[in-house]
Amino acid sequence: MPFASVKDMRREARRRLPRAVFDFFAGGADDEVTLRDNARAFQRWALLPRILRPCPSRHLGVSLWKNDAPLAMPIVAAPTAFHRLAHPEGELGTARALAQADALFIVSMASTVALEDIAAAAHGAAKSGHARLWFQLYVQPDRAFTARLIRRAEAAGFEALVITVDSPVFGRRDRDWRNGFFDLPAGLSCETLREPQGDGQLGPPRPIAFSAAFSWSIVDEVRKMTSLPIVLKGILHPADALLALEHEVSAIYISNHGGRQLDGAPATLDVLPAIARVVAGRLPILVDGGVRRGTDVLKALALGANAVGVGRSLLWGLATEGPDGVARVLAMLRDELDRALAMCGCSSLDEVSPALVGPRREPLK
Ligand SMILES: Cc1cc2nc3c(=O)[nH]c(=O)nc-3n(C[C@H](O)[C@H](O)[C@H](O)COP(=O)(O)O)c2cc1C
Ligand SMILES: CC(C)CC(=O)C(=O)O
Repeated sequence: MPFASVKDMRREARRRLPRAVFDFFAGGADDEVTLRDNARAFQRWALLPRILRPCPSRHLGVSLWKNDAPLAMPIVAAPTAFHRLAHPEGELGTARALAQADALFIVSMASTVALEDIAAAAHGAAKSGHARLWFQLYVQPDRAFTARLIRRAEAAGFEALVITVDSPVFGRRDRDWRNGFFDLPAGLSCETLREPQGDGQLGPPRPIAFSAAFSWSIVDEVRKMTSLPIVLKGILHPADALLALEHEVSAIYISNHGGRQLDGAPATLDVLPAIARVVAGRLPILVDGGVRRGTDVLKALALGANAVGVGRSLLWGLATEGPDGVARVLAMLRDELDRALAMCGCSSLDEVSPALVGPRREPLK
């Protein structure tokens, strides 16, 4: 059956993946209220198209920072763990597909392929020879280990660090409890978390530690470890966006971890306008959660995002067709965004503004 949409890819991924793996990818915390609300929030907004505005071709490129090479499109791969659960090529396949599309890959620290191998695959596949890669980090209580990870990411050509700050403890996911899914199956592990031992051989992967003891000082600490731009992922409150500004981060990443951490947290699209208001263009804003269509991307851009992260949608592509599936999902979303821009009379993302959206009275069923 041909795939018309991300929804079709999800259906096929569900058919192919073992139940526990599908549930790990698809699931959220507790009652999954936030998980569902992320996607529903897009239906609470309507697009308000403008007519007869010439836009024979649309420019989807976006620059997040001054003097930074633009991204080919405002759709980026949110960091997601364990790609080899979805497909044997794992993050290598994802990296190649994203690099070929000139799309940014935010690589999870919990990757099932080592970050150096991911970077090599991405740079080898990029048409320019230089892929766009950021590294997602859970700061570890062992700061020396954290610093070594950052140095490896720098050496491999990653261009920014994304510190995930929504996980002082790990969210409790009912589906994983029911399925008894608490660890990677034999043969797979978090390869980035291995380090050379005294004998030069790689040691076992270090477990990821979460810490509820962290404060804003970790941002300042990490800054001393690197000259890479720092992006804070997991911001939901305008007051925290202002604190992020004070701590001189380079971008704000609005996320509730795809509904996998605090159930009952708001849908990301619902907090975006208030955060965009206080940030007032001083920093780029990324947002993720529930993006399944190019029109979702357009709504997020209209409400103040500069780029939009996509998590599960790409995993469904990877599970269904490997790297080709990742490429297919990206192409679908890109094409849908391009069409939506044309139908709204916009020839570039600069023309996308809050005037393009209005509230819808009833969420669609
Ligand atoms: C299977 C899975 C694994 C994830 N792993 C990570 C991770 O390692 N680090 C992180 O910061 N976020 C992680 N996330 C959260 C994503 O970065 C992102 O916030 C979320 O997937 C966005 O929602 P969406 O899946 O609806 O697009 C994960 C999400 C999923 C679904
Ligand atoms: C391995 C986990 C740390 C990955 C994660 O962030 C998640 O499952 O949401």
